[in-house]
Amino acid sequence: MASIIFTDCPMMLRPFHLKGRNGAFLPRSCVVKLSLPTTASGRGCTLSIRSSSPPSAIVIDGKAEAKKIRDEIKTEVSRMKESIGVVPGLAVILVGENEESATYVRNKKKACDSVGIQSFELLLPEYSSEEEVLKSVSGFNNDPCVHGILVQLPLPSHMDEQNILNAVRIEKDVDGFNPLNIGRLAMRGREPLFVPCTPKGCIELLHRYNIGIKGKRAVVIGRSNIVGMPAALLLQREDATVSIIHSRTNNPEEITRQADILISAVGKPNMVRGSWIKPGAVIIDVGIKRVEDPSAPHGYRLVGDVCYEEACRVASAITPVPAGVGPMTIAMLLSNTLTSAKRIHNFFQ
Ligand SMILES: Nc1nc2c(c(=O)[nH]1)N[C@@H](CN(C=O)c1ccc(C(=O)N[C@@H](CCC(=O)O)C(=O)O)cc1)CN2
Ligand SMILES: [Mg+2]
Repeated sequence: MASIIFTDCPMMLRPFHLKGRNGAFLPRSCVVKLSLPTTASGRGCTLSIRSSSPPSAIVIDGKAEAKKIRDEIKTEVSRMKESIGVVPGLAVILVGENEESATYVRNKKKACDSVGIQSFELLLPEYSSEEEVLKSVSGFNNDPCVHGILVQLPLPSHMDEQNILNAVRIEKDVDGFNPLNIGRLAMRGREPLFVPCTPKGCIELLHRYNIGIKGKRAVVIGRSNIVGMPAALLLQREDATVSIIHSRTNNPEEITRQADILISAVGKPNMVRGSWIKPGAVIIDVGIKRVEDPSAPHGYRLVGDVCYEEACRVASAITPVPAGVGPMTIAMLLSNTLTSAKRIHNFFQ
C-alpha cells in the first residue's frame, strides 16, 4: 500500500474543512488519511496528508474549566465542614412545568450533590399565586441552613418577576438578580455581594484563558437582565470599551466587526456569521437553542447564536455550544453559594 505524506500541503487543505466518520469537523492539527479506490493492479492507495493549515480558533473548553472549579469548591466545602461544622445550602424554587427549566434545576441539584453543597428544591405548580412564591422566598430568607436562594427563570407570565427577585435577601442572592446587587454592579467604587452566574462565567473563562480585557473593544449582543446587561457592566468594570447591540440596532454587523471580544446572548441560532467577526476576535457564545434534528439522540441539537464553523475560521478563540458557557453558569452558582456561606459564618481562613 502506498503512503504519501505532504508536510506542507500545496492545496492549503484545512482539516476543519473535512468531516470525520461521525460527521464532526476534524480538529486543526491532524493527519488526514484518504483511501483511494483499488487500482487495476488490485492495490489500493492511502494518501496521508499532514496539513500545515492556517490557524483556526482555539476552543474555550467551559466544561473542563467548570470541572476544575467544582473540584476546588468540593475541597473548600469539606474544609468548611471539618473546621466549623457548616454545610453550605442552596434553595432552588421552580414554578411550573417548563421542561428546560426543570432540566436546569435537576442539573443544579446534581452539581450541588457532587461538591457536597446541600440543596433544597421547592417545586410549585404553574397556577401558584405570587403571594405563595413570596412566602416560600421569605421562608428560605429566614432559614439558617440556606445560604443561597435561586428562583428559576422564566416565571409563569401571571407573576411579577421583579417583585419576586426583590424579595430575595441580598446576602443570599446567589443569582445576583436583586436590584441592589445589580445597582452596585453598575456603580463605580461599589461592590455587589453577588454577580449573575452566566456573565460571571464568561469573564472567568476569559481570565482562565489569559485573554486580556483592559482597553479592548467589547461588544455584547443582547440586553437581558440575566446576561446581556450584567455582562456589559462586568466588561466595563474590567476597563473594556463596551457597546451593546439590541433588537433596534441598525446594521449590527458593522459594530460587531469592531469587537476584540464579542459576547452574544440572544438565543437566535447562527445569527452571527463569520463576516460579522473581526479577524482574531474572541467569541463567547451564550445563546443556546434546541433545533430539531431527527438524527440527534433526543430529536434536537443545541445551537448557539454564532455560526460556529464560520466563526472558527475568523476568530482566535471561541466557546462551543454546548460545553462552553453553560457549565460555567452552574459552576459560578456553586461558587456564589460557597462565598455566601463563608460570608455568613465569617469563615475566611
Ligand atoms: N434563576 C436563573 N434562571 C435562569 C438562569 C440563571 O442563571 N438563573 N440562566 C438560564 C438557564 N440556566 C440556569 O438556570 C442554564 C442554562 C444552561 C446551562 C448549561 O449547562 N447548558 C449546557 C447544555 C445543557 C443541556 O444539555 O441542555 C451547555 O451549554 O453546555 C446551565 C444553566 C435561564 N434561567
Ligand atoms: Mg445565569
